[in-house]
Amino acid sequence: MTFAYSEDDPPVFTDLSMRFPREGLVALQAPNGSGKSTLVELVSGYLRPGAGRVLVCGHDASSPSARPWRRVVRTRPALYPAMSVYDHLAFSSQLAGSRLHGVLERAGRYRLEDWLDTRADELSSGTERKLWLLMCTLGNFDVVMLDEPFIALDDQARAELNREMCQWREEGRLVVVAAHGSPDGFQPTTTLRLPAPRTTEKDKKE
Ligand SMILES: Nc1ncnc2c1ncn2[C@@H]1O[C@H](COP(=O)(O)OP(=O)(O)OP(=O)(O)O)[C@@H](O)[C@H]1O
Repeated sequence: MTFAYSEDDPPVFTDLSMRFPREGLVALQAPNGSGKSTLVELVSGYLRPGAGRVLVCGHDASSPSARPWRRVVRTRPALYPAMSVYDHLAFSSQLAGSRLHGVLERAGRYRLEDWLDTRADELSSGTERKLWLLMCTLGNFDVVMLDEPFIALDDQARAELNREMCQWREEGRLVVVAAHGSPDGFQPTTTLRLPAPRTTEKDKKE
Protein backbone atom coordinates (compact mmCIF):
# COMPACT_ATOMS: atom_id res chain seq x y z
CA MET A 1 0.00 0.00 0.00
CA THR A 2 0.96 3.61 -0.45
CA PHE A 3 0.17 6.37 1.99
CA ALA A 4 0.88 10.12 2.16
CA TYR A 5 -0.63 12.59 4.62
CA SER A 6 -1.42 15.00 1.76
CA GLU A 7 -0.65 15.58 -1.89
CA ASP A 8 2.07 18.02 -0.83
CA ASP A 9 3.77 15.58 1.58
CA PRO A 10 6.14 12.86 0.39
CA PRO A 11 4.59 9.40 0.91
CA VAL A 12 5.36 7.77 4.25
CA PHE A 13 4.93 4.35 2.56
CA THR A 14 5.38 3.55 -1.12
CA ASP A 15 4.30 0.10 -2.26
CA LEU A 16 4.84 -1.27 1.24
CA SER A 17 3.95 -4.93 1.46
CA MET A 18 3.86 -6.43 4.92
CA ARG A 19 2.21 -9.46 6.49
CA PHE A 20 2.08 -10.05 10.21
CA PRO A 21 1.91 -13.60 11.57
CA ARG A 22 -1.49 -14.82 12.71
CA GLU A 23 -0.31 -15.04 16.33
CA GLY A 24 2.72 -14.26 18.44
CA LEU A 25 4.48 -11.32 20.01
CA VAL A 26 5.94 -9.07 17.32
CA ALA A 27 8.35 -6.18 17.86
CA LEU A 28 7.94 -3.54 15.16
CA GLN A 29 11.19 -1.66 15.00
CA ALA A 30 12.28 1.22 12.85
CA PRO A 31 14.17 4.51 13.05
CA ASN A 32 12.39 7.69 14.17
CA GLY A 33 10.06 9.06 11.54
CA SER A 34 9.85 5.87 9.50
CA GLY A 35 6.12 5.54 10.02
CA LYS A 36 5.42 3.26 13.02
CA SER A 37 2.67 5.51 14.37
CA THR A 38 1.31 6.04 10.87
CA LEU A 39 1.10 2.27 10.40
CA VAL A 40 -0.70 1.97 13.75
CA GLU A 41 -3.27 4.53 12.52
CA LEU A 42 -3.67 2.67 9.23
CA VAL A 43 -4.31 -0.55 11.15
CA SER A 44 -6.75 1.31 13.41
CA GLY A 45 -8.67 2.37 10.30
CA TYR A 46 -8.41 6.05 11.21
CA LEU A 47 -6.08 6.63 8.24
CA ARG A 48 -6.67 4.98 4.86
CA PRO A 49 -4.05 4.13 2.25
CA GLY A 50 -4.08 6.11 -0.99
CA ALA A 51 -3.48 2.87 -2.89
CA GLY A 52 -3.60 -0.74 -1.79
CA ARG A 53 -5.26 -2.23 1.28
CA VAL A 54 -4.75 -2.70 4.99
CA LEU A 55 -6.49 -5.84 6.23
CA VAL A 56 -7.09 -6.96 9.80
CA CYS A 57 -7.99 -10.66 9.99
CA GLY A 58 -9.26 -10.39 6.42
CA HIS A 59 -11.35 -7.27 7.08
CA ASP A 60 -10.60 -3.86 5.62
CA ALA A 61 -9.09 -1.95 8.58
CA SER A 62 -11.45 1.02 8.11
CA SER A 63 -14.63 -1.09 7.96
CA PRO A 64 -16.80 -1.62 11.06
CA SER A 65 -16.37 -5.39 10.63
CA ALA A 66 -12.67 -5.07 11.61
CA ARG A 67 -13.49 -3.54 15.01
CA PRO A 68 -14.25 -6.66 17.06
CA TRP A 69 -10.98 -8.30 15.97
CA ARG A 70 -8.63 -5.45 16.77
CA ARG A 71 -7.45 -3.28 19.62
CA VAL A 72 -5.11 -0.31 19.24
CA VAL A 73 -3.21 1.46 22.02
CA ARG A 74 -2.08 4.84 20.71
CA THR A 75 0.83 6.66 22.29
CA ARG A 76 -1.20 9.61 23.54
CA PRO A 77 -4.03 8.86 25.94
CA ALA A 78 -7.37 10.45 25.02
CA LEU A 79 -9.31 10.71 28.27
CA TYR A 80 -12.29 12.76 29.44
CA PRO A 81 -10.70 15.33 31.78
CA ALA A 82 -13.54 15.55 34.31
CA MET A 83 -14.34 11.82 34.41
CA SER A 84 -12.88 9.64 37.17
CA VAL A 85 -10.72 6.58 36.60
CA TYR A 86 -13.60 4.39 37.77
CA ASP A 87 -16.04 6.00 35.32
CA HIS A 88 -13.57 5.54 32.45
CA LEU A 89 -13.25 1.85 33.30
CA ALA A 90 -17.01 1.38 33.74
CA PHE A 91 -17.72 3.16 30.46
CA SER A 92 -15.13 1.31 28.40
CA SER A 93 -15.88 -2.10 29.92
CA GLN A 94 -19.53 -1.62 28.93
CA LEU A 95 -18.49 -0.74 25.37
CA ALA A 96 -16.20 -3.79 25.15
CA GLY A 97 -18.73 -6.13 26.76
CA SER A 98 -16.40 -6.93 29.69
CA ARG A 99 -17.44 -7.56 33.25
CA LEU A 100 -16.50 -4.57 35.40
CA HIS A 101 -15.46 -6.81 38.28
CA GLY A 102 -12.72 -8.42 36.17
CA VAL A 103 -11.62 -5.04 34.82
CA LEU A 104 -11.25 -3.67 38.37
CA GLU A 105 -9.17 -6.73 39.32
CA ARG A 106 -6.94 -6.01 36.37
CA ALA A 107 -6.73 -2.33 37.44
CA GLY A 108 -5.53 -3.57 40.84
CA ARG A 109 -2.65 -5.47 39.23
CA TYR A 110 -1.59 -2.16 37.64
CA ARG A 111 -1.93 -0.47 41.08
CA LEU A 112 -4.72 1.80 39.89
CA GLU A 113 -7.01 1.07 42.84
CA ASP A 114 -5.96 4.17 44.82
CA TRP A 115 -6.86 6.41 41.88
CA LEU A 116 -10.34 5.15 41.08
CA ASP A 117 -12.06 8.33 42.34
CA THR A 118 -9.54 10.71 40.78
CA ARG A 119 -10.40 12.84 37.76
CA ALA A 120 -8.39 12.08 34.61
CA ASP A 121 -6.94 15.62 34.48
CA GLU A 122 -5.44 15.13 37.95
CA LEU A 123 -3.52 11.95 37.10
CA SER A 124 0.24 11.70 36.64
CA SER A 125 1.29 10.81 33.10
CA GLY A 126 2.22 7.25 34.15
CA THR A 127 -1.16 6.66 35.82
CA GLU A 128 -2.92 8.17 32.81
CA ARG A 129 -1.10 5.71 30.58
CA LYS A 130 -2.02 2.72 32.75
CA LEU A 131 -5.70 3.71 32.53
CA TRP A 132 -5.41 4.19 28.75
CA LEU A 133 -3.73 0.82 28.33
CA LEU A 134 -6.52 -0.93 30.22
CA MET A 135 -9.30 0.91 28.41
CA CYS A 136 -7.88 0.03 25.01
CA THR A 137 -7.33 -3.68 25.67
CA LEU A 138 -10.66 -4.79 27.12
CA GLY A 139 -12.85 -7.60 25.87
CA ASN A 140 -12.12 -10.24 23.26
CA PHE A 141 -9.78 -9.44 20.41
CA ASP A 142 -7.49 -11.31 18.02
CA VAL A 143 -4.98 -8.56 17.32
CA VAL A 144 -3.62 -5.77 19.47
CA MET A 145 -1.21 -3.12 18.29
CA LEU A 146 0.53 -1.02 20.93
CA ASP A 147 2.49 2.13 20.10
CA GLU A 148 5.34 2.72 22.60
CA PRO A 149 3.35 1.11 25.44
CA PHE A 150 6.17 1.10 28.01
CA ILE A 151 6.65 4.88 28.08
CA ALA A 152 6.18 6.36 31.58
CA LEU A 153 5.21 3.04 33.18
CA ASP A 154 6.75 2.09 36.51
CA ASP A 155 8.54 -1.25 36.96
CA GLN A 156 5.45 -2.94 38.38
CA ALA A 157 3.28 -1.89 35.42
CA ARG A 158 5.96 -2.87 32.89
CA ALA A 159 6.19 -6.31 34.43
CA GLU A 160 2.41 -6.65 34.43
CA LEU A 161 2.19 -5.53 30.79
CA ASN A 162 4.89 -8.03 29.81
CA ARG A 163 3.00 -10.75 31.68
CA GLU A 164 -0.29 -9.86 29.97
CA MET A 165 1.31 -9.73 26.53
CA CYS A 166 2.78 -13.22 27.06
CA GLN A 167 -0.64 -14.43 28.15
CA TRP A 168 -2.31 -12.94 25.04
CA ARG A 169 0.36 -14.63 22.92
CA GLU A 170 -0.24 -17.97 24.66
CA GLU A 171 -3.96 -17.56 23.98
CA GLY A 172 -3.12 -17.51 20.26
CA ARG A 173 -3.49 -13.77 19.71
CA LEU A 174 -1.24 -11.45 17.77
CA VAL A 175 0.45 -8.71 19.82
CA VAL A 176 2.38 -6.07 17.87
CA VAL A 177 4.54 -3.66 19.85
CA ALA A 178 6.01 -0.59 18.16
CA ALA A 179 8.85 0.45 20.46
CA HIS A 180 12.35 1.80 20.14
CA GLY A 181 14.15 -0.15 22.80
CA SER A 182 13.55 -3.59 24.21
CA PRO A 183 12.58 -3.05 27.83
CA ASP A 184 13.52 -5.66 30.44
CA GLY A 185 11.39 -8.75 30.15
CA PHE A 186 10.08 -7.98 26.67
CA GLN A 187 10.74 -11.09 24.58
CA PRO A 188 9.23 -10.86 21.11
CA THR A 189 8.82 -14.04 19.08
CA THR A 190 9.41 -12.06 15.87
CA THR A 191 10.98 -8.73 14.97
CA LEU A 192 9.76 -6.85 11.90
CA ARG A 193 11.39 -3.71 10.56
CA LEU A 194 9.97 -0.88 8.53
CA PRO A 195 12.10 0.56 5.74
CA ALA A 196 14.14 3.61 6.80
CA PRO A 197 12.45 6.94 5.98
CA ARG A 198 13.22 8.39 2.59
CA THR A 199 15.58 11.38 2.56
CA THR A 200 13.85 14.20 0.73
CA GLU A 201 15.55 16.96 -1.28
CA LYS A 202 14.58 19.34 1.56
CA ASP A 203 16.35 17.12 4.14
CA LYS A 204 19.47 16.99 1.97
CA LYS A 205 19.61 20.82 1.75
CA GLU A 206 19.22 21.08 5.56
N1 LIG B 1 -0.33 14.42 10.84
C1 LIG B 1 0.74 14.42 10.02
N2 LIG B 1 0.77 15.23 8.94
C2 LIG B 1 1.84 15.22 8.08
N3 LIG B 1 2.95 14.42 8.26
C3 LIG B 1 2.94 13.62 9.33
C4 LIG B 1 1.87 13.57 10.27
N4 LIG B 1 2.17 12.66 11.24
C5 LIG B 1 3.38 12.16 10.92
N5 LIG B 1 3.85 12.73 9.78
C6 LIG B 1 5.09 12.43 9.09
O1 LIG B 1 5.04 11.05 8.69
C7 LIG B 1 6.33 10.44 8.86
C8 LIG B 1 6.20 9.22 9.78
O2 LIG B 1 5.84 9.68 11.08
P1 LIG B 1 5.47 8.67 12.26
O3 LIG B 1 5.10 9.50 13.45
O4 LIG B 1 4.48 7.69 11.75
O5 LIG B 1 6.87 7.94 12.48
P2 LIG B 1 7.36 7.06 13.72
O6 LIG B 1 8.18 5.96 13.15
O7 LIG B 1 6.21 6.69 14.58
O8 LIG B 1 8.28 8.10 14.47
P3 LIG B 1 8.82 8.07 15.99
O9 LIG B 1 9.61 6.81 16.13
O10 LIG B 1 9.66 9.29 16.06
O11 LIG B 1 7.60 8.12 16.87
C9 LIG B 1 7.26 11.53 9.40
O12 LIG B 1 7.96 12.09 8.30
C10 LIG B 1 6.30 12.54 10.00
O13 LIG B 1 6.86 13.84 9.93
